[in-house]
Amino acid sequence: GNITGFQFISSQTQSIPESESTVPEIEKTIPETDDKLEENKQFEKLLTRFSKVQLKFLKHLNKEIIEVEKVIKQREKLDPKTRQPETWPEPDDKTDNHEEAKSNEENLDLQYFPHNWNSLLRPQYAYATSNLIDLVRTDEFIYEWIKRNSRLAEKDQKLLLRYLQDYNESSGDVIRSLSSDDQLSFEKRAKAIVSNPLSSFRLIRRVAVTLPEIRRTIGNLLRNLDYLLNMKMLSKTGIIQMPPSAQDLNEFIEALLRIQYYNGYSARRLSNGEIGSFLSGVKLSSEQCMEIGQHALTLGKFNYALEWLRVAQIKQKTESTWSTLDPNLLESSMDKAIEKHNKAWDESVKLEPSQREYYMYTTKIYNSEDVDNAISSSSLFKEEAKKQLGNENWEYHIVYNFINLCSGENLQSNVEKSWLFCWNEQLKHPYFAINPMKMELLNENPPIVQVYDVMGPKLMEEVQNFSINRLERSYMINHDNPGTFIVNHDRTSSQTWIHDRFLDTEFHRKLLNYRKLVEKIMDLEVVKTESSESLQVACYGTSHHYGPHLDARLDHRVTDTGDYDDDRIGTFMLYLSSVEQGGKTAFPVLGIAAEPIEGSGVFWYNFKRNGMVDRRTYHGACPVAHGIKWVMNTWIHTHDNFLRRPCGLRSDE
Ligand SMILES: O=C(O)CCC(=O)C(=O)O
Ligand SMILES: [Fe+2]
Repeated sequence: GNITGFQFISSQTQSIPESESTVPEIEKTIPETDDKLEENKQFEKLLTRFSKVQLKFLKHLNKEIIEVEKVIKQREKLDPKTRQPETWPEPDDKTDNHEEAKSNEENLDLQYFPHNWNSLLRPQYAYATSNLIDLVRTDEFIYEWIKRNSRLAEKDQKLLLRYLQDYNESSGDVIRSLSSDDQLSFEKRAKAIVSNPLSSFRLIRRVAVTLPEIRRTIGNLLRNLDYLLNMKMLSKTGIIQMPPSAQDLNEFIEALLRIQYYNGYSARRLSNGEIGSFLSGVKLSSEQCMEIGQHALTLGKFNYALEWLRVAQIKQKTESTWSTLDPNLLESSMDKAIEKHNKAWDESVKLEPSQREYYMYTTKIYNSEDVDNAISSSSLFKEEAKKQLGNENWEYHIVYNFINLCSGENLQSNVEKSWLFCWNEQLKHPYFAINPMKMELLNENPPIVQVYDVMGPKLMEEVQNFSINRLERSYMINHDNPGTFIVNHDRTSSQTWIHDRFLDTEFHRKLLNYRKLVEKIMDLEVVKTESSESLQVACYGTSHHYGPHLDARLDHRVTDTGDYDDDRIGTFMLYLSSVEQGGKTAFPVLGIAAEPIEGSGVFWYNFKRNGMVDRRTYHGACPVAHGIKWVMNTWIHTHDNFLRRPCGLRSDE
């Protein structure tokens, strides 16, 4: 049987203790935590199907895993002051058992290695930051293994070096930009790599494309690595995780295009490592730019297809000889993109302006140089939308002003700005007399307020650690089919809920105190069970966003049956982290955006005093461009609070 890919398993792996110099029994490495019991059972069942020869081989693989992991561990243990990040320890010849592995390999009946785990679980590399962090761990393993074994490839060594070089130019570069202390911690390395959309793209691409390319030429050598990856993961957790595929890469290309679209980044700057004003050393090659352009074309995003292919052309001219780009392919891709763009342009121009295709240029393109000065159609929509600022009816202008805000504009008029101020809140509650809250008015009517230093760094970290293994893909209420939920591209974050608000653990007690503080700041009932929802924690990795929406569930709080329905009267949204670029909370009707600043919260009412939903509070989360954004929502409900917030003097207030 052929192994065409490897399968591996999600993290939470305890690494094998450094002191363990003998080969451990495979069974011993099975984790014993309760929540893994079911998976362990399955793994044990798998083991009973191996013959003695097979088990011997598996033990050999296990030994090699330990050797490679030792190298990775050594990296972490080096004295930070003397450490040279680019030159990691050279492999020790004596530990190389390749020949032995080869002979054992022949005796192994491959049928027991499940080839296709797809039906079990497909990790969401483009949507789940934790899956991407798992991939960083695997990538480090592959890197060290190739380094140890590269000379075995003889004439095909160059092929293996491609993997190493790609690693060094992307993940390696990110790691070298960290402080020497942070370089030694896997957590810090992984966080920095997955925060960066460019190193994330290259990480997924390396494992999804470069590794299989190598496998096609020198499959025999890599087969051993495939076994190792299988074993390493199988023996540690039992959660089976698929490696990234072309589909994951395409999903991540969509993610890159989303960052570009909402944040207004040009392909040229992005490919040179400029993520907004964050300057990353990670760049994209002409070949990688071409791939992005090709996929953009498949998606019908014609202007992005042309823009990326054009960048690929320009880069190709200056790229050194190791470039693997096929110039003929690039040329034909460009021709195809121009043709498709112009065809769509002809179709589009027949339509009403508001119906027109917006992923194109305002003029036709006749040769690739035209792309340099072309204007995208969406920029016209963006300008049009500004004229409709303040219009609270759901239309295209809400989405385009959302994009305007995400690209860094502030659309408030000078008069509106003149109403804004900051203050130390001392009066709302006696508690604030000794501990005033730092408040900033972001918008006057309706009031949107940002309050600073609401939670300290330690508790924020605890909330993140509590949540990270509980995250699931965010969903939304399906308005077409009440009572059901949907997952789509409008909301790509992950989330979890912290229930049990009165649970008597130190962690839950701290969060109860946090609720009490929110109660004082908002001057609303928050603590009682019916007064507010469980705390919702959401995590946005790079590219993840949440399109403009209202937090209130109902347009009218009086239902068809005449009942007065409960709803979210107010939102208190806490930022549990800061991000380097993107990730603002934008209010497209009001023309403002709040900056994610860790420890600060933003709050507002979702209803007017007359009981109607306040549609001026449309808001959304801009895609994170660089960083990992964490927020915690407290949604405060109407029932316990309607006496707290009396009607105004006018019926439309
Ligand atoms: O994360 C943000 O900036 C906004 C989140 C939000 O609007 C929500 O979760 O309802
Ligand atoms: Fe919201």
